[in-house]
Amino acid sequence: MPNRSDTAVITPGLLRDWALPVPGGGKESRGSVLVVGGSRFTPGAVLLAGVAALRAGAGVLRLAAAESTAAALSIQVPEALVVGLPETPDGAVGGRPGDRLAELVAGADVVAVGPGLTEVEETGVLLRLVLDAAPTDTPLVIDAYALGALSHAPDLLVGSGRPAVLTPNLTEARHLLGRDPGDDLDAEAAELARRYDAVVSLYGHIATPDGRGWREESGDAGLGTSGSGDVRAGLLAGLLSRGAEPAQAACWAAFAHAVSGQRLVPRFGRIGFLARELLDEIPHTLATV
Ligand SMILES: NC(=O)C1=CN([C@@H]2O[C@H](COP(=O)(O)OP(=O)(O)OC[C@H]3O[C@@H](n4cnc5c(N)ncnc54)[C@H](O)[C@@H]3O)[C@@H](O)[C@H]2O)[C@@H](O)CC1
Ligand SMILES: Nc1ncnc2c1ncn2[C@@H]1O[C@H](COP(=O)(O)OP(=O)(O)O)[C@@H](O)[C@H]1O
Repeated sequence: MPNRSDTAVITPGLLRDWALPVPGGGKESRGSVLVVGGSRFTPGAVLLAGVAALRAGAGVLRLAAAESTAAALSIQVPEALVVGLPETPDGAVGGRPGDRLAELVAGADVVAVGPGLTEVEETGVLLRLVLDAAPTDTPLVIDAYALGALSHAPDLLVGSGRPAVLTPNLTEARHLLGRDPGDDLDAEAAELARRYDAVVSLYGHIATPDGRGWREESGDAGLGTSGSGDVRAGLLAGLLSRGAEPAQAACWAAFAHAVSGQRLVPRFGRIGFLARELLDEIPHTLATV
């Protein structure tokens, strides 16, 4: 199992040697990202993830969120096509959203599922729909409640060969591990990657199922702010959409998330900047690697 001594620190030099595909052509060449999430009370998570995907360079954005929020979301994010999903009486996204979502999933180049979802059973049904509808080579980002749902069905990705990245926070890692994470997050990320057969990005610690590992060391406390994880999941989806492979996208996203936070420190101090303020920093952060 990799530990601190054999994971590589993510530096600009490491990323320059692992350059993202060079953009060329129209928006289709940088792919379409679909974000599936957003309960009646958390549409902002989908907004943050979706805009982060565009800021990371994705060509086309589609959002699927609770239907009562779709009109407002479409005005807040005029760059996106927004599709409403059925809701439970409590405002959670219902797990049986029908053929329209399946069509969107089938047509997406990358699907990010989870930001803003709020009910683990319904999310489990939704996650299975995404896995059934997405071609097996469509990269997935699995975040937030979709990770809770995955913890109830841990074999969903195993052996599928599907490119997938899991982006747990520490609470989600606890559900996935079935215990509290220990102090060695390199080792915990590696265990999750092996167990779930997917690339894992855990608090800046990245691991692959075949035992490779990296860590991002420039992130600071200001990144621990509501919606920050949604930004990071969307950033990752945008990089996958540009053609990065999963471990590469996870390393670039961890670095870009952390450095975007650093760039806000002169204006706001170490803490107190907002997740949405990270969004505008992303393109410049990526461009200056
Ligand atoms: N702007 C917004 O609308 C924001 C929305 N957010 C979203 O709000 C939702 C709730 O986030 P919280 O941090 O309050 O979530 P909770 O504190 O309720 O749960 C944290 C995580 O634990 C897991 N979990 C919860 N119950 C579980 C169960 N019974 N079995 C297995 N796993 C379980 C889920 O994966 C969940 O993401 C998330 O989808 C998140 O994306 C937050 O990211 C903050 C910003
Ligand atoms: N104190 C910190 N130091 C370094 N990075 C942090 C810190 N707090 C949060 N982050 C980074 O921000 C990400 C999102 O923060 P977190 O609040 O855990 O996520 P979420 O929005 O998913 O609940 C983390 O995965 C981690 O990469």
